[in-house]
Order: sequence, then C-alpha cells, then structure tokens
Amino acid sequence: MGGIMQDDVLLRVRGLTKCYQGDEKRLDDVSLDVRKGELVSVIGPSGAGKSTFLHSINRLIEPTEGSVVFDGREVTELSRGDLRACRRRISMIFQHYNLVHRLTAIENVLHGRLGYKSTIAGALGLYSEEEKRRAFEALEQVGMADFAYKRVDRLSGGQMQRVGIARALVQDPLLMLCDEPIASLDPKSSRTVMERLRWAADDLGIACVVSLHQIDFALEFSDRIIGLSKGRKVFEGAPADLTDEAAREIYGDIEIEGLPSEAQRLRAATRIAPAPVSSSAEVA
Ligand SMILES: Nc1ncnc2c1ncn2[C@@H]1O[C@H](COP(=O)(O)OP(=O)(O)OP(=O)(O)O)[C@@H](O)[C@H]1O
Repeated sequence: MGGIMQDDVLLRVRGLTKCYQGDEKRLDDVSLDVRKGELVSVIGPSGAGKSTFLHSINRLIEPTEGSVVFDGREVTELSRGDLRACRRRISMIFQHYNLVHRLTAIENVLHGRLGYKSTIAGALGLYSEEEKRRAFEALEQVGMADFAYKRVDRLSGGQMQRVGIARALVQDPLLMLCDEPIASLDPKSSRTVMERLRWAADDLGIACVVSLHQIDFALEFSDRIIGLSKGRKVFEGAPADLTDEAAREIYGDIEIEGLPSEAQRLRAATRIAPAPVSSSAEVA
C-alpha cells in the first residue's frame, strides 16, 4: 500500500453515490476526509444511507459513482486481488457482531488474521504463536482476556461486541468501519464499546467511521459528525456545532432520543479520555 497521503488524510471520499438496480440514489454525492486517529460518526434516521455509505467505502457494496482513496490508492479501481489486500487494513464491526457462535472468543479473534493467510492455512486453523499472542493481547485490550476460551454464544451482547473489536484489531487496521456497533446494546455496554473505539483512535491511531443512532454517544465520542438525510450529507462539523437546527435538518420532525442539549454540547466540546477497562468478569 502507498504511504499516508499528504496532510495525513487516510481516507478521501468524493461524490460517493449508490443506486440499487437503477432505483433512485440511496447515497447521493457524499464526500468526506478522515485522518489517522480520527473518529467520525455518521448519523441520520433509518434509511438515510448510513450502512450504504460505510459498505461502499470498502466495496462490500459497489458504489455507482464516486471516488474512495484509502492510504493513497483508489479503491474503486482495484482488481479483486488488490481489493482483498486493501481490505486487510480496513476492518469492520457489525451491529450483530458476525461472530462464529460455536467457537471461543480467541478463535473468533484469530479469524481477524484470515485475510493474511492462504486459504488452506485459514481453513485448517493454522495460526502462528505470534498470531495467538497478538489475539490474546487484543482480548486484553478490550477487557476480555478472562473470556478467551469461552464460547461466544455464552457471552452478553456487549462482551460479544468487544470480541468483535478484538477481531478487528488483530487485522492491524488503519481504518475501522463500524456499522451501528451499539444499536443492540444497553447504555452501559454501549459506553464500554464506544470507549474502546475512542481508545483505538487515540492510542493506536486507527481512524474510525462509526454509524450511530444514538446521537448522545455521537456527541460525546466523535471528533467530527456527518449527518445524512435521504442519502445526502446535510451536516458536517464538530459535536459542538450540532445545533438543534442542524439536528432538525438531519432528522426532520422525527422524535429522537438524546437530541443535543446545551449541556451535552459543552460536554462534547470538552471530551474527557475514557479510563482503561479492566478484564474483570463484568457483564457489560
Ligand atoms: N440491497 C438493497 N436494494 C435496494 N435498496 C436498498 C438495499 N439496501 C438498502 N436499500 C435502501 O437504501 C436506503 C438506505 O439504506 P441504508 O440501510 O443504507 O440506511 P441506514 O441509514 O443504514 O438505515 P438503518 O439506520 O435503518 O440501518 C433505504 O431506503 C433502503 O431501503
């Protein structure tokens, strides 16, 4: 892969547009720059195009038009092989975790290394000692080391999502695309997950693009927020810039939880770094 682009922009999206089977534009001319270590939230009502946007960045959905330059390379023009190599450095976190339920936490985390292995080594589950050490370290980093050998179907949603983050981390990503990572979680688990993403951005320098329904978490944890409405970007700014008027432009008349109050805006503007999590048997 090429080096980091000038001015530290890791991801440069221009005019990204998606029409599903000739239908109307569900993503319409969206542009965004993301720097190393930045956490950018994507907010908007249901159907606004948040998932379409995230998935178009690494071509899980093929965009109809537009440009995505990641780490100096035009993603939309990559061949299959080059796209596979590129996706190693872009990990994904999903709302429903996408873990293999009958496997342990550590086995799921090791799956994050599959993009680096031959198909046969991956199929046989052949991982080096270094990969196993790294997987364990990643579980420690999300406070889940005590659960390394537990089947993930015995874990709570918050714990599963932390395993999902550990799996994303062992990919050694430059960018993490997080599609509604806390939509299925209670507020306490949501906070733990958002704190880990914030930590990954701050301490590991990983850029994170996170779609969220919970505007209060977006305000608290983001460096920048973009608001989508009917596929178009109608807001981009710091959390402190998300006025009631801007929120109305994004959400229309929809009643949403956690609309920014003056106090929240202030809190977002003076964000305090999260404390490290412990690996204790917390149920979050
Ligand atoms: N495979 C598809 N074929 C046709 N239309 C689709 C497809 N996937 C999504 N859409 C449409 O594109 C629009 C944007 O959907 P998308 O899932 O990106 O929105 P979203 O903001 O992520 O919504 P939510 O918050 O509910 O997940 C919606 O109108 C949706 O119905």
